[in-house]
Amino acid sequence: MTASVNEAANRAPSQSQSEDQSQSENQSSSTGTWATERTQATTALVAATRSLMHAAATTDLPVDDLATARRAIESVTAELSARARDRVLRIPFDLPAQVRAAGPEAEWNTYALNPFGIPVRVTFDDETSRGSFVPGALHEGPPDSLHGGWSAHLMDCMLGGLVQATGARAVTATLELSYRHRVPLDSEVSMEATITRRDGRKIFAEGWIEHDGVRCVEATALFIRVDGISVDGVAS
Ligand SMILES: CCCCC/C=C\C/C=C\C/C=C\C/C=C\CCCC(=O)SCCNC(=O)CCNC(=O)[C@H](O)C(C)(C)COP(=O)(O)OP(=O)(O)OC[C@H]1O[C@@H](n2cnc3c(N)ncnc32)[C@H](O)[C@@H]1OP(=O)(O)O
Repeated sequence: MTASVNEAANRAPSQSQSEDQSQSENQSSSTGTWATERTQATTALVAATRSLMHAAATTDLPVDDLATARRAIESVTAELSARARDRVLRIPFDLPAQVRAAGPEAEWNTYALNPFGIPVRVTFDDETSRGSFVPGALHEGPPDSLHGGWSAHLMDCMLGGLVQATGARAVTATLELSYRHRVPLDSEVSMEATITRRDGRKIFAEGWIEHDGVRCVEATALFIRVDGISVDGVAS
């Protein structure tokens, strides 16, 4: 796979890019072709839903307009629920590894298929992962600051995604965070993760969230390999 093929197929739109969904290329993996018409369309729907979540939580329209909007949303929800799966669409287990193999320019766009997770564009370089995103109003904890739970989510994804990208089937056993400075909203933060040590089934990793050159959050984690353990719906 080339970086360009991967980038095209794995491109998840940000909130402002939700209309840009002309991609129809398929992405092959050892677990099958995953970037089907359905995953492409779901990616666009999920991006639009994220924008809706932001708009719903921040709108300052008159109260009567809110009831009208709510009815419209309820109508779409009923339409979508008419035929539903139990789970969100899953990415192939080896997608991060494919992106890593495609080189440091290739991007893994996390949470393209699940509006609840924070979407991050992740790149891999050997045993390091890098990513960035702009926390917004939906991620607020302390006033004008990122909620610490979202920081943990981001660090688990950066560190865990890196471990997964190296080909290891592993789960997080411990994740420890130091919140050194608040992470401001509406401004890009960068993240990095690196594998520091391996010891049998154990993989140790560390990472951080940085804003404007200041390391705001530091994380260390232990992952335990679970190779060979069969999990329904997950390639072993
Ligand atoms: C299940 C497979 C899933 C794989 C992932 C698949 C697909 C993912 C696809 C897409 C995902 C998209 C994005 C991915 C991004 C991020 C990834 C997020 C990762 C997570 O978000 S994942 C969820 C949270 N995570 C859990 O849900 C784990 C629950 N838990 C367990 O499943 C067990 O607890 C386990 C397996 C951890 C251990 O159980 P076990 O029985 O296999 O291990 P055992 O007892 O033999 O220990 C062996 C050695 O590890 C040491 N050890 C064990 N646990 C320790 C601990 N907590 N602290 C310190 N040391 C520990 C022992 O002390 C011993 O050390 P020693 O050998 O030196 O004595």
